[in-house]
Order: sequence, then C-alpha cells, then structure tokens
Amino acid sequence: MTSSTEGHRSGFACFVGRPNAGKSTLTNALVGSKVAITSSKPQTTRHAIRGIVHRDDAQLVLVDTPGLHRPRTLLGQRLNDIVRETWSEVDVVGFCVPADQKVGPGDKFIAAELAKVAKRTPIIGVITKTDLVSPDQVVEQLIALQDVMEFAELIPVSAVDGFQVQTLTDLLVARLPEGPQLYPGGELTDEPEATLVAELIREAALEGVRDELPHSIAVTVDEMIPREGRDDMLDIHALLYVERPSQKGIILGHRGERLKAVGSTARKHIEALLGMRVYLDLHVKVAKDWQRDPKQLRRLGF
Ligand SMILES: Nc1nc2c(ncn2[C@@H]2O[C@H](COP(=O)(O)OP(=O)(O)OP(=O)(O)O)[C@@H](O)[C@H]2O)c(=O)[nH]1
Repeated sequence: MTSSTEGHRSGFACFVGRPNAGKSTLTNALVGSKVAITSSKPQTTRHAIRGIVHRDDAQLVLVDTPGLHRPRTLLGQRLNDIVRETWSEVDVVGFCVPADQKVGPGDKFIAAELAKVAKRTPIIGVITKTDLVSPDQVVEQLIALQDVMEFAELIPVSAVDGFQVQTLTDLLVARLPEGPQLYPGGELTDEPEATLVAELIREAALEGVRDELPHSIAVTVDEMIPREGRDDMLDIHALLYVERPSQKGIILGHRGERLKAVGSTARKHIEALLGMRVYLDLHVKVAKDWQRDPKQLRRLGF
C-alpha cells in the first residue's frame, strides 16, 4: 500500500431493499467475513454495522441498516430514523431486489423514500439471488426494476455463488470520492466487540423461531473477562431479553434444550470472531414491553 492518496478512493455505501432482499448476505459476500448479521427471518439487522472492503486503490465502508417498515413501537420509529439518516449520508446506495420475487409496492415505497432523503446519491439497482432463477427471469427482473426509478447502474448478482460480487464492488468503488483510508487496514468493523458478541447471540437465538419473535429479542453482554490464570480463554456473561413469559418458553425449549443449542452455536461464532476459546454463560429474562419503554431501550443500547 502506498502512502500517497492520489487515485485512492474511500467512502460509504449501503444496501437498501425490502426485508429478506439479501442485503446482509451481500454485505458479508463483499467484505468476505461475517460481521453483519443474517438470519432467514425478516428484519433482524438492528445495528448499523460497518463491514470494510480494503483494496490497494480503495476503501469501501458498508453500512448495514435495518429494513424500513411501518413503525408500531418506539423502537420501530428509531430504527426508521437510523435508516433515513444512513441513506442521506452515504456516497452510493445499492437498491436490492431479489430475482425470485415480483417487483412491487414495497420497492416503490423505498424508491420514493430514497428520492426524498438521498436526491443526489447515485443508486445502483442490484438484482440479488440470481442463483434461484433462470437467466430469462433475471432479464425480466432487470426490465421490471427500471420502472421503479432512475438507476445509475443495474447489475444482477448472487451472494451464494459469488456471481458478479466483484463487479458490484467495482461499481460501488467507482462512485466513491477520492480520499485516504478512513479506517486502519485490516479492521473489520468499528462496532465494539461486545456489540458484535451480542449480535451473534441474537442471531443464534433467532434461528428457526416464529416470525413475530425477532423484534421481541434483545441481548446484553454484561461481562467479558479473561479466565483467571489463562490468556487463551474468555468468560462471557450475557442476558437474552424477551417481552413475555411465553416467549421465554420458546427460547428455552423443552428442558432448556433449545437455549443450550443457541449458546453452543453462538459460542462457536464468538470464538471464530475473537480468535480465542470462550465460556458463554447465557440466561433468559423477561422484560415486559421493553420495546415501548424508553428507559429499558436505553439500557439495551438503543
Ligand atoms: N439462494 C440465495 N439466497 C440468498 C442470497 N442472498 C441471501 N439469501 C438468503 O435470503 C435470506 C435473506 O437474506 P438476508 O441477507 O438476511 O436479507 P436482508 O435483506 O439483510 O434481510 P433483513 O435484515 O430482514 O432486511 C436468507 O435466508 C439468505 O440466506 C443469494 O444470493 N442466493
């Protein structure tokens, strides 16, 4: 890497799109490491976690936002504010539409919101999940997408088989202003480790649970301390909050089997993230209506 910034580009990009459009998975594919949180359930991404693509000629910072949705709670409103703020601040936006779903009102809603808050930002139309459909369907989707809004570019990609992921990176980088590195090389995300750990636990807890549950789960990491007398092991104490006792039952599972599995999955991911062995102490707590209570929201980091 040269010290001169001549010809070097740097800046921010984010992916927008309906829930489940594949934004988080695409972020991971571009960054090449698991920092943003994915799950098969919609609206699970909560923090604006930044993944960073480092190249000799550019640094592309990806901001992963939650999906925009009709706000029903205080939390919902705050999430939407975060989304709009992010959209207005980035240098380029990737508008994701899955290849296997009809372009519809949800996409037009997002396009209208983008037109309001990001008037001058170049928008790249991204057809995601091309591995799920035939080439003909990809072409049809490209045509349908052109009706939604004016795009700076259009590109079909698949995060699963890697199709055009590199080309998409090139298109995004080309829209960044010239400038020096914004973050030191090698850094994956600027979120504190405890936040990432909490997200990994949340992700594991959401695997395979009902559609209504995602917004009812929050995780706090209360302690991360090295095991006494050892430098290769970390003790992590975390709490998983649900809103109702019935949800606690779902998380725990029969005789606590499910929580055990959640802990074990989360522990493996945390060990991979931190590069050390982890003992995870995980408990479930009912915090009634935490989504509607400003005091509890603050305590849980929102
Ligand atoms: N076959 C296929 N599946 C994909 C691809 N990208 C994402 N998926 C799947 O689509 C689902 C949703 O992906 P996410 O990346 O979580 O979608 P998202 O847009 O971030 O969703 P929200 O966080 O709810 O807004 C997951 O089950 C992914 O595994 C792809 O390129 N091909």
